Parts: sequence; structure tokens; C-alpha cells
Amino acid sequence: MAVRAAVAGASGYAGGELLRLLLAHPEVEIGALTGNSNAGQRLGALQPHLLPLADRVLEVTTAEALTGHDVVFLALPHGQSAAVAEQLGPDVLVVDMGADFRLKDAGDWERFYGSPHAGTWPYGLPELPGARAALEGSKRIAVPGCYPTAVSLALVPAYAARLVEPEAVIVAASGTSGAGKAPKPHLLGSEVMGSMSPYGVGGVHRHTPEMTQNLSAAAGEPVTVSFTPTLAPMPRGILATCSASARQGVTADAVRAAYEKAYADEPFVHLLPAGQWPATASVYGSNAVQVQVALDEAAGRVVAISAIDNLTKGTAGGAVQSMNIALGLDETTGLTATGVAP
Ligand SMILES: NC(=O)C1=CN([C@@H]2O[C@H](COP(=O)(O)OP(=O)(O)OC[C@H]3O[C@@H](n4cnc5c(N)ncnc54)[C@H](OP(=O)(O)O)[C@@H]3O)[C@@H](O)[C@H]2O)C=CC1
Ligand SMILES: CC(=O)N[C@@H](CCC(=O)OP(=O)(O)O)C(=O)O
Repeated sequence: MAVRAAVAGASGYAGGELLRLLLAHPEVEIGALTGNSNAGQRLGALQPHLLPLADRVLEVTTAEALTGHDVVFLALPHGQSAAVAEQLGPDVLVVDMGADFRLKDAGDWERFYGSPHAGTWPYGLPELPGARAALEGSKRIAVPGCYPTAVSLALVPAYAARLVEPEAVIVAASGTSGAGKAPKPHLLGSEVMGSMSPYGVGGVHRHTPEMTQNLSAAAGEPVTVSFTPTLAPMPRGILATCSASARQGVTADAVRAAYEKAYADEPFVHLLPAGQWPATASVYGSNAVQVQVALDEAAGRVVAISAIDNLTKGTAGGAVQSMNIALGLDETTGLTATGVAP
């Protein structure tokens, strides 16, 4: 029997990417689609690439519109998910693509998001140690942020194998779709085209505590994270360049071996052959993650680089992968690791 799925936030970028993936999912039937300012509009006017859904009309996002489904995806701005989720029954699988349920520490939430903490749900990054067991059979899933996905997959093997000291320096470039579809002056084509620029500098980006949470869990001790995001003139993609001090005596062979072991059986994480480096173009539109790692012996640092598509593995693909696990389906159902190039 088909899994009936509703999507709240169907007019946005994350909701649109999710619908693209759900249309190709053999077990899913797409139910209610909701929006906010675009309620009442045809989806074809908002997401013209989703041809089979063009004549569907967006409803207002209410618990009533979302009931009667097996799975409800919430692709809403931060702070909007909790009120909707609490009105959905405990038997419905609720997959939150926003940030509301990602953090364990209420103080971190309040500091970075400036509102009361809604709670913590099982975290939808299956490749993290222990994550799959928490997702199996779960009725609530918190999909990670796009930067924490890229950064965690780049660095967790180094922390889990105790190859590096508990500090990390991360500079990551994101495509503009990461900022959502709502118009913002700094995202005008004339501001973005032909330029790269930093933002959220100095430890203030709200993804910093999420990265700290994931890396500290892998390390078994608190990890300090210096994170600098940058905006790149491309619609999709994240390239995360991460480094951490190598522990005394760590060799390049030991680093390589740890990453090979961590990712040997992962369907979506590809540790590239030595000498080949991740590129956002190679993962465009796919749920794949490219990872490469090197030991900079002169600087004494392990350097790990990852590339993801922020809308696919960074949100909608990660959401579908985690839903598959929660429902007991094959984890890869409806997802591809094959990109689009050039
Ligand atoms: N873009 C990305 O790469 C990623 C996004 N996410 C997360 O996914 C969520 C959606 O992001 P994204 O799609 O980029 O954002 P968009 O701005 O593109 O879309 C936001 C969606 O939420 C709806 N919405 C806006 N305000 C409200 C409200 N007050 N109540 C209910 N619905 C509302 C909008 O409806 P309407 O258009 O009709 O007003 C739209 O459908 C966010 O939490 C974001 O952090 C997570 C990882 C990556
Ligand atoms: C380029 C850009 O602006 N990116 C967004 C990332 C948003 C995202 O994907 O994460 P959340 O789900 O936590 O919002 C940002 O830096 O805020």
C-alpha cells in the first residue's frame, strides 16, 4: 500500500526539491500540498519544473489540511514547525526540514535562534554513528541543516578515530538556494553574480552549535568549531573545507584508512580516490556526498573536504533517506547518487 505524504511549504525551495524526489519515489503517493502567502495558487505557477503536479492548488498550512496522511513533511521557516507538529497524531511520521528539533541543548537553541526550544527529535543524518538505530520506527525526524550535513560527513571519521584534536576550522561555500526563495537584497543577481562573499562570520552562524553537537558526539569530548560560511554565485551546492590539528604520530595512511573504513558501506558517501577532489558540479541534483581527506604534514592538520547539493542531501534527499529508514524501506528508495553534468 502506498505511503501517503503531505508537504507543508510546497512553494519553497526545500518543498519543491522534496516534491521532485517524491514524484520518483515508488512507494509514495503525494497528498496535500500547503503554502502560506501562495495558498490558493497552482503549483505549476510556482514550481514549473514539477510538471505532474502543475494543476494542484496549494492549501493554507493547517493541521486539518495535513491530517489523514502517513507522513507529513514540514519545509517551513524556523520556529513554525512545532505548533503544526504538536497537532499531528503520534502515529503520523513527521519529518521536519527546519531547525526546530535538531539541537539537544536548549541554551544553544535560545542563543542562536532567540526563541524557546521546542524539543529534540531523532536526527536525520543516517551516516552518523548510532543514527540509523534512532531513526528506525521513529515517528519524528529532525532533518539536519545543509552546512552541518556537509561538515559532519567531512570530519566525523577523523574525530571518531581520534585522529584529531578537539578543534576544527571550517570555511564552506553555499549556493544561493540555501537562503530560501523569499526575496532578499543580498541575493539579487547583481549582488551575487561574479562574486563570493562571507557572512555570519565570528561564530554567530546558527549552524555552529549543530556542527559542534555532531563533532563533539563523535569525539566523545567537547569540540570547538570556528565556522565561516560564504555565498557562491551558483544556485545549488555546498563545498565545505574543514581542518583540525592532527594528533601526535598520526600518519597519512592512518587517516586514509579511517575514512575508507567509515564510508566503505555507505550508499551515498563517496570517498574519492587519492588525488581527486570534491566538486559541487559532480553532486548536482543527487543525494551523493563526495569526500576527500589529506594530512598536511607541514601544518600538522588533517584537511577534509566535502561536496553536497544543499537541496538534495542537504535537505530533501536527507529527509527522504531518513523517512525510508523510519518506515523500514530500503534506505536508497527513490534516491539517486548520480548527478547531472556538465
Ligand atoms: N534551502 C535549503 O538549502 C535548505 C533549507 N532548509 C530548511 O527548510 C525550510 C524551508 O526552507 P526553504 O524552502 O529554503 O525556504 P523558502 O523561503 O524557499 O520556503 C519557505 C516555505 O515556507 C512557507 N512559509 C513561509 N512563512 C510561513 C509561515 N509563517 N507559516 C507557514 N508557512 C510559511 C512558504 O510559503 P509561501 O511561499 O506560500 O509564503 C514556503 O512554502 C527552512 O526551515 C530551511 O531552513 C534546510 C536545509 C537546506
Ligand atoms: C546561503 C544561505 O543563506 N544558506 C543558509 C542555510 C540555511 C539552511 O539550509 O539551513 P537551515 O535549515 O538551518 O535554515 C544560511 O546560511 O542561513
